[in-house]
Amino acid sequence: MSKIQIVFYSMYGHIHTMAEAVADGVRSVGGCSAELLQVPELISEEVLEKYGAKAARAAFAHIPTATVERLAEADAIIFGTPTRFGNMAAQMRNFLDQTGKLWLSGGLVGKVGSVFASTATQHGGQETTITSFHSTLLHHGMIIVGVPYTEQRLLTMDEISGGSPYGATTLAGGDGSRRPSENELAIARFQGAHVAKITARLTA
Ligand SMILES: Cc1cc2nc3c(=O)[nH]c(=O)nc-3n(C[C@H](O)[C@H](O)[C@H](O)COP(=O)(O)O)c2cc1C
Repeated sequence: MSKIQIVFYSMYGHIHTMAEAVADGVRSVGGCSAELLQVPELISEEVLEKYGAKAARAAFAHIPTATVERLAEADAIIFGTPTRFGNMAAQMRNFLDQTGKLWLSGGLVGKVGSVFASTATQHGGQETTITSFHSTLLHHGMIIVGVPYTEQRLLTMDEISGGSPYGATTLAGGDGSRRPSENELAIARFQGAHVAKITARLTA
């Protein structure tokens, strides 16, 4: 059984929805398990309330907290983060910055790593968020997997859609009211299944 962790941060729920789709994709591949985990929040309850994120976060409060120790149990880790100024969110950065000991022991070397993301706007940094995230995964010796163009939904032109060869993405809209579209969720499921198939081959 290949164990795949989906480690995410989400403030308003878009990345959580994408993470569930990624997990569905993983589970569609025989012999692969998916576990959703969220990195710890750094923002106070008071500020979350002020920014209207408290209710959204309550919807996935049941998802267990990721721990650095448990990362090494996974055969593959698929990370999800909203964009912050074209980079990963600080909550994710903070979590990864606690992996020094794991890095030193080579605990993630040879494991599959993959990233999906969310932005408010179409050109707000989805690709920079994912590719800059890849640097950390490469330092850990992970094998990076994206979304190849055999996933034809990447070519969609008849609607506004996220999705890139670097990883699945969604567009939240300036006020966060847009939810992940069916095309974006399908690409997220593809990414989960693609990572699972490659991981199963590597761990056979
Ligand atoms: C401090 C901050 C910085 C942000 N920076 C960007 C950005 O550079 N580009 C962009 O399109 N959206 C940006 N956003 C919007 C978030 O990426 C958006 O709220 C997020 O993708 C929604 O995902 P979530 O519901 O999982 O939190 C920013 C939001 C915040 C709070």
